[in-house]
Amino acid sequence: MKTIHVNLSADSYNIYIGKDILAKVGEIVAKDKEPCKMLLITDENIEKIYGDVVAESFRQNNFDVKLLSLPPGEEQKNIENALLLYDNCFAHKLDRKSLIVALGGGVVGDLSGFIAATFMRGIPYIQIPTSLLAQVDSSIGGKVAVNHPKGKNMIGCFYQPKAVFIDTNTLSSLPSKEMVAGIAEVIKYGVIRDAELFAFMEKSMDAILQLQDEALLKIIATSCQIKANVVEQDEKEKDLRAILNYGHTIGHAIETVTHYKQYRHGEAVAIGMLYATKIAIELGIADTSVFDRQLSIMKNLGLSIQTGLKSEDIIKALYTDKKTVSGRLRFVLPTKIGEVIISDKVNDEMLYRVLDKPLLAF
Ligand SMILES: O=C(O)C(=O)C[C@@H](O)[C@H](O)[C@H](O)COP(=O)(O)O
Repeated sequence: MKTIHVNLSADSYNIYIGKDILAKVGEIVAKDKEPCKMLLITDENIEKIYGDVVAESFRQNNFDVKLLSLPPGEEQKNIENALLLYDNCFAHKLDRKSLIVALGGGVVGDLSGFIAATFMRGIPYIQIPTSLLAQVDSSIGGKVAVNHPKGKNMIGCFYQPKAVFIDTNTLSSLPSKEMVAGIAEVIKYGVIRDAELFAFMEKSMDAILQLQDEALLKIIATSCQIKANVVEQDEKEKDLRAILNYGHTIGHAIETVTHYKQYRHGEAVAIGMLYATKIAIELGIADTSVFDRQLSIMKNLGLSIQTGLKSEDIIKALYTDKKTVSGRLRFVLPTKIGEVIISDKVNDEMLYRVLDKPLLAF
């Protein structure tokens, strides 16, 4: 098992990555935590496959587990489900020493973390991400939230988990479209910080899609390490952390305009990365190879890269982005593979120019 430490003073924690971890989680947690009441939150699909093994692993270590599952899907990450989960915290008599465990993808992780952050002003929680996207991104760094009809993740806070357990075996039950959506976030890490990771993706995609152990460990551990480094330097997104939002400015707008129903998060981010690169090319800070290399991986993955959405609707939604300051949009733009800048030089006229053209027509 590989361990990556996220160093955040009193809020530090470990990310454990390996195979066959799920059945051992209870035992590992019990080394540092007295048995207590615990709410295990998952979704209906994940419950069927991994609910029992995880619940049992905690029960065998004397945790008093209540398991609760929600329907799957991004549209479930809402305030109504947060209220339902609070009701369950009361019903199971959780107190400040109790534990919330999130078992599932990004929706379960973000929502459960939000409940943990706010119930009784904060109780401990653990992330057990089962999708690639949650393993490389959303389970780490403590961004917890629910969506609002006006914008993605608009109601939330920063609240770090006590530990993250990544069992790469769970990827074998992940639908291929979810796997591909998760790979989009790994492409993101390559573009923002690691040209070598990006080159590895270009040459090893077959091994990744075949879930070969070495390739999976490489992309997951490298992504987690990059994220840990960035979060350690800027936990609350005062500046540097915004680079993790590459592709998300337009990605989130696409998700908002389509009411979180049409695109997986990673699919929207992939489109957002290509548009951000087009903007960088318009501004003269990147050359076309930066676009072509990303496009080539995305085509290889079968990612759909056209939206058919109105530029006007996307641009309107962009203004609720959390990086916007005093009404000025801030975009994360690549200068080359492995390096990005944050720019406030992108205006509506340029956005129309870029968004009005289908991505493949460039
Ligand atoms: O951890 C971060 O910081 C990120 O921006 C990572 C993103 O990939 C992730 O989707 C995040 O939840 C988006 O954050 P938001 O603040 O733009 O809602």
